[in-house]
Amino acid sequence: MDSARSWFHKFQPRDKMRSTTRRKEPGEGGGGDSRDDFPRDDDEALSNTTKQKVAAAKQYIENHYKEQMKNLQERKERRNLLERKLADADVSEEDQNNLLKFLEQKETEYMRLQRHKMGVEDFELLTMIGKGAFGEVRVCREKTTGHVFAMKKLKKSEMLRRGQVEHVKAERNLLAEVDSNCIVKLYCSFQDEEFLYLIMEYLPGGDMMTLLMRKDTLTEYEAQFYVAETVLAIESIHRHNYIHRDIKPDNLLLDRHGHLRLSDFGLCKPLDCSTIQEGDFSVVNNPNGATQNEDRSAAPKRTQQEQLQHWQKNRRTLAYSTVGTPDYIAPEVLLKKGYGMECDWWSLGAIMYEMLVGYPPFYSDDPMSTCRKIVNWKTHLKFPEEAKLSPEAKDLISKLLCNVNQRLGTNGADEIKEHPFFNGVDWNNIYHMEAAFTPEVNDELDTQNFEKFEESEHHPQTSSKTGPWRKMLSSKDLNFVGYTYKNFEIVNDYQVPGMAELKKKDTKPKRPSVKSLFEGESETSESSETTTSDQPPGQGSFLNMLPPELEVTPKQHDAV
Ligand SMILES: Nc1ncnc2c1ncn2[C@@H]1O[C@H](COP(=O)(O)OP(=O)(O)OP(=O)(O)O)[C@@H](O)[C@H]1O
Repeated sequence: MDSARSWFHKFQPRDKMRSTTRRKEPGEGGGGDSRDDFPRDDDEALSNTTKQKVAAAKQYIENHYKEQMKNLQERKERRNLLERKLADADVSEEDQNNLLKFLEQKETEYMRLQRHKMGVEDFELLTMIGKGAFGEVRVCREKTTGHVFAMKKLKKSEMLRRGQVEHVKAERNLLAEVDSNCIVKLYCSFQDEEFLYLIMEYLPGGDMMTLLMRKDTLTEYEAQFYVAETVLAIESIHRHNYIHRDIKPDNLLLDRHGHLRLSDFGLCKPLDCSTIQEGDFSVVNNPNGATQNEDRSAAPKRTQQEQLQHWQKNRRTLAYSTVGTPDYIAPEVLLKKGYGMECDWWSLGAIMYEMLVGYPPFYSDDPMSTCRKIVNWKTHLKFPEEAKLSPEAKDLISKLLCNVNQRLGTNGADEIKEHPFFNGVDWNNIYHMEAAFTPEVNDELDTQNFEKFEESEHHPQTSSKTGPWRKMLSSKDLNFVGYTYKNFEIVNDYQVPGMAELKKKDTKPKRPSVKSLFEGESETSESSETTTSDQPPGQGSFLNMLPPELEVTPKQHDAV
């Protein structure tokens, strides 16, 4: 707290500090600085950089205290929750005390971690598994604990250059706020002079883009499973009032059991349509028909197989290009007409089409033609005969790829869930069931489900220990104040002092009763898929603090 204050003081511009000093009353002794006697217009005296620094300092301090309050509140809630559960449980007093003690130890460790300034030096950087317009994603290992994570690294200057600062903040906020099995879990975020870092759970099953490239098309059963899990993921971000805008197969990741999680929030790269001329979209005002512009986007007639091969040849290039692919973006987003959550349901329709047909519905050789086809979707949405889609699949896709006001999902995700395409889906348990496809994963560092990336020349690791406490903030940093974050669940069970003893201890758990504590009424599946020992620490919320003997299946929040 004191250091925060002194830091703020350091950044108070001299003139500003003077203006906050109490003015002497007439006759008050002590002589003093004659300049104090002259009213000054502080705003005039302050340069823009100084104002920016003051604003950043203010935000930093506000965040700091807000964070402290939030931490205290959450700590209280965690304690209350456990006490309530234990009170209702059939657990011996000794077990109860052990669990409460364990929670306190974990809390202490979390507080210690909060003070520790995390940096890239804390991780051993391993295989690169993703490359985006702004940086890269790598598998990494935390040096002290040996735990494996995925590290996403984003170049600050690039974010600034492309006006992505707000998006990157939104991504960090969403990941920190939304606790759901359908969303990739964020453990912490930090920054150094050059980069922003997100430390996430590593999902070794690969992404949907890679799966689709390897399998060409999915069966309707497989598509039903992935589309259903995507519905739950979209629903959970919408519940938190976020819109993704850029859902595409590259952002649908698979865990080691094949369950799907949504990632990459905020770094949306809607294609810049400013280069498309006004008339290109004239069909919007002319719902009946084709315009002369459409001739330009007309691709040579290809069979489904030819189109698929063409798409696959171009897919990766499109994915790694600086603008990305517009194939899944809703027309209202492209047209910058104002859009709402419905745009994510459009993307779902485009992804579902690709799963079943092999390429996205508006694919064209060049992205601008794709944009034109999307905004003129009425004339371009076609289902190739060869793809043999069921009437239910066609109907659902048509109800997602349509005008906003007719689009399924506009009145909430339930209207999508009720569609006959999903007949037989157990929405409450889908994340606990066997996935449609189980990826091959041999060990925690296995990256076989990802593409191989060429390593560019070695860049020395930048020091992250140059945060606001040590160094004057550059204007680059000012834009990213408040980016740093640590999730309670990053605390590793095995770091907790005394945990080993606790584990060795024969607590003679009455397992079903303890399980029922956390699972509600039903005492289901002993062999939980989601609590295997090779998971990152904390997976499945604070329940992970339980010693293995008492391990329980994490409650599925959003899908229930
Ligand atoms: N937590 C993770 N676990 C496993 N793989 C991941 C993870 N996060 C990202 N990836 C891999 O890295 C790729 C790129 O990640 P992401 O889309 O988040 O990066 P990006 O720089 O924002 O890319 P884009 O250009 O799509 O915006 C993903 O498609 C996926 O293959």
